[in-house]
Amino acid sequence: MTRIAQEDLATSIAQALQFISHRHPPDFVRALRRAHAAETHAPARAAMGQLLVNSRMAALGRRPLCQDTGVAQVFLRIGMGVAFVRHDGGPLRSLQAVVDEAVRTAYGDPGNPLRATMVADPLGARTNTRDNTPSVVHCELVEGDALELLVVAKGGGGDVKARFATLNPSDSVADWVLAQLPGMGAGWCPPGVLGIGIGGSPEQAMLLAKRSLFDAIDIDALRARGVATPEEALRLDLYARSNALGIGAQGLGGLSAVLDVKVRTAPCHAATIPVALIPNCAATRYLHLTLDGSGPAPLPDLALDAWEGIPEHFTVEDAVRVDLDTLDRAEVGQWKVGQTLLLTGTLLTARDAAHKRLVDLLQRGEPLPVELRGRTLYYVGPVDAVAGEAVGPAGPTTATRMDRFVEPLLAQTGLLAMVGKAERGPEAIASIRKHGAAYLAATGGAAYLLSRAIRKARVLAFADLGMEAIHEFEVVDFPVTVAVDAHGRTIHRFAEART
Ligand SMILES: O=C(O)C[C@H](O)C(=O)O
Repeated sequence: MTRIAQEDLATSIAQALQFISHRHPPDFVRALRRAHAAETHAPARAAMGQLLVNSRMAALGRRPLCQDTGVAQVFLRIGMGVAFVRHDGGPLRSLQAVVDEAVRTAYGDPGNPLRATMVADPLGARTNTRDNTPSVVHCELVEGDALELLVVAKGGGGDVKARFATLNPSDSVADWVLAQLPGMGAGWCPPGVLGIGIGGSPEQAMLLAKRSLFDAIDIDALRARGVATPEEALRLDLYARSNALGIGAQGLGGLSAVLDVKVRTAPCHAATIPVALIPNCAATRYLHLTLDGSGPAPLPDLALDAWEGIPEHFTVEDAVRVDLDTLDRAEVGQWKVGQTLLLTGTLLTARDAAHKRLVDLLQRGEPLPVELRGRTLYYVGPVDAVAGEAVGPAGPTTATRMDRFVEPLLAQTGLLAMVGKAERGPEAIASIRKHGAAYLAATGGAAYLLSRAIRKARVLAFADLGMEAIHEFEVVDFPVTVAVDAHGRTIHRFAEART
């Protein structure tokens, strides 16, 4: 019998959440470096260059890789020989309560506060719980005397693109997966890993897909040793065919949207093949730990070998400098799709909840709390600042979710441009063309790097929305790519197919 104190479990989870907030798994960094070195398409190469510099900065600076510090998802495999105890002698708490306590500690750490993203009520008010609880806890009872822990911080952009289907036994799983990819667009922040769960019951297939994402990237080793199982054959087939679609890093085109394909299977009913697909984004964050009763699980060694040689700063050649404070429609009209801009001046921010409020005010004919005429709006929900920062990591959120608000904002406020990540849908592109506006893409997952370009920040409106409040940022040389120009030309190849 192994006695494991619930306090040690909570400490292990809190330490793991802090650690993964700023540490890519080394195998992910190595795979990204290989993809970057092989990439020939300039915009995708530049995006991966930013992701690598960001990864190094985050690891050294111990600040989050991505402003979306994720939903805490904790998988416990508890040996049947484990007995929970408490150091404080108090009554045992539920595992949900123990994990939530760990999340509260980790996300509220004053040295490296993480962003509270969870909303309490998925329908209605969607009130932010302010401490990122509740967590998502999965528990299995297994043979043995140890407790195996998998701690994950999963960003919204990947999980929101999850797909599920019940196929006929004669259908091709590979064809189904490939058919999903164009419609998933770039909101899942490629390059990343595809997790595929096949078999079991519907909910089991989703869990298989999710669990598959947290094994080290080994597609090159698999290719070198050759396939031995149908699962391995499917991995190699999907890896080659998904990258051949040309989605590329951040959906900008190119060779590498997918760094690995993981597959897990389970027996299923003779009448069907449940199949689930879940992508993991460029902010891949997870850690496997084991508790054996001797105290909190030790964290992995802190060596930075995988980051060695990655430059300290990201430099852009041939960028056009833009003064946001004097910007006008004529200047916006000259920008060309694919051009890199360095923005200096005032950016206003708004994402999902603030957009809803702004457009509700417009519909009621009421004044807005901020002047948007001549302004550029950044879709972002930043992490809180620590000493010495104007703002914490502040990368773009998925612009596609704001598509429905583009027409009213452009038509009724005089807004000039928007900054976000991923493709725009046809409706938004048509509005951008109609109003001679533009949509600029920042690199999703390069949040710490981008926040270094933000020199001042203050909340202007909707403070009750927490990270979703409207902020004013003073930026210097903030790097973006023109993704939709004033003529409605788009850089994203799958803008029409997205769902
Ligand atoms: O919530 C965010 O900041 C980003 C989100 O993860 C997204 O990918 O759209």
